[in-house]
Amino acid sequence: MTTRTVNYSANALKTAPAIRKKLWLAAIKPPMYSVAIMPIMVGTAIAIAETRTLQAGIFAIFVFAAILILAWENLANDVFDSETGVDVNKAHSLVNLTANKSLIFWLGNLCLATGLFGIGAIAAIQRDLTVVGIILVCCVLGYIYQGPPFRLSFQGWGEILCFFAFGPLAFAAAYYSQTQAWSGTNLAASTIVGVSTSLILFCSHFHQEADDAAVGKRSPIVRLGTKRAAQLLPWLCGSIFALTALCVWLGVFPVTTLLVFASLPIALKLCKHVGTNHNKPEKVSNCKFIAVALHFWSGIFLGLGFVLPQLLGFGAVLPT
Ligand SMILES: C/C(=C\COP(=O)(O)OP(=O)(O)O)CCC[C@H](C)CCC[C@H](C)CCCC(C)C
Ligand SMILES: O=C(O)C1=CC(=O)c2ccccc2C1=O
Repeated sequence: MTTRTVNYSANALKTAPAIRKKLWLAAIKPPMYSVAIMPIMVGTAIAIAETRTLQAGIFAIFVFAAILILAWENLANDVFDSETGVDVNKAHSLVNLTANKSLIFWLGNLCLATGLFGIGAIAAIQRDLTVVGIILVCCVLGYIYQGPPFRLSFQGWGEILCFFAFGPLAFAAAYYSQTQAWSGTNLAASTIVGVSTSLILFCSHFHQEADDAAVGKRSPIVRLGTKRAAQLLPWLCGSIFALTALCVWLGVFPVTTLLVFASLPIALKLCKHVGTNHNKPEKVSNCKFIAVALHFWSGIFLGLGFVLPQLLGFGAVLPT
């Protein structure tokens, strides 16, 4: 690893404990872990709706493993970003907070190894390596997003990689871990959660436009400019609701999945906030958390929409 000299340690040690606590929380990003859990939850909900069985042990191992794999992704992100200069103004980078890149690097690797061990356990229980293969592809996407020599985030590919990792791939793995089969309904649902996850990454780049541009990171916000990116946002948010309505209309989803529309006010809040503040970094910086809320609630309502007919004792669980 090459080291670019970014030394926050002296300042960080002097920082007041309350501020340090806030920085640590921002560095660990607890709300972000819902992005790892959601594909497993919704993919499993669809498997329950279609097969009327739940393999609770496999579900629990998968959730635990997904959290650890996302922890690796985030720890590795702080390590790799410390080498490019893109995190030079990021006080809540774990590398900047600890001033110990090697510790964060190995902690990340430990999370990855433990997470993959969990996925391996699922494969051993099922005597089938399919889930391991799919999750390894997710990890490769996670690596090429940020690691050398690829660093595809610098070319603005992050949102596309994110869509496939947290959408079709993670959903396929979650559904397959429950059923050892594939499902078109699951694939359709994966596109909705894939879009809402990529939306988080898209929103996280608004306030970083200047820093990113300065080090040559051409995120979609740098490429489009904040104004055009803000104008694109309603279309991206709208696709979550349009895809859900289309799948219900086509008979791929049960009508109860229209519950997703209960998250429409969060989408409107996000578009309004970004529309007004897209070029004010200090104001727009919280839009990522509105996007996390949209992802969380639209995902919960989507998953609930699949199992609700069964919970309410309706006849057919999915349209025939
Ligand atoms: C680390 C990620 C974003 C941070 O991006 P950025 O460097 O711009 O942000 P900071 O300024 O905060 O440093 C997320 C990247 C996601 C990646 C494209 C795909 C990750 C795949 C996961 C490893 C897959 C996990 C699947 C799980 C459900 C089993
Ligand atoms: O730190 C971040 O900004 C993100 C971390 C992360 O793990 C993630 C995962 C999926 C979509 C977006 C993001 C982030 O934005």
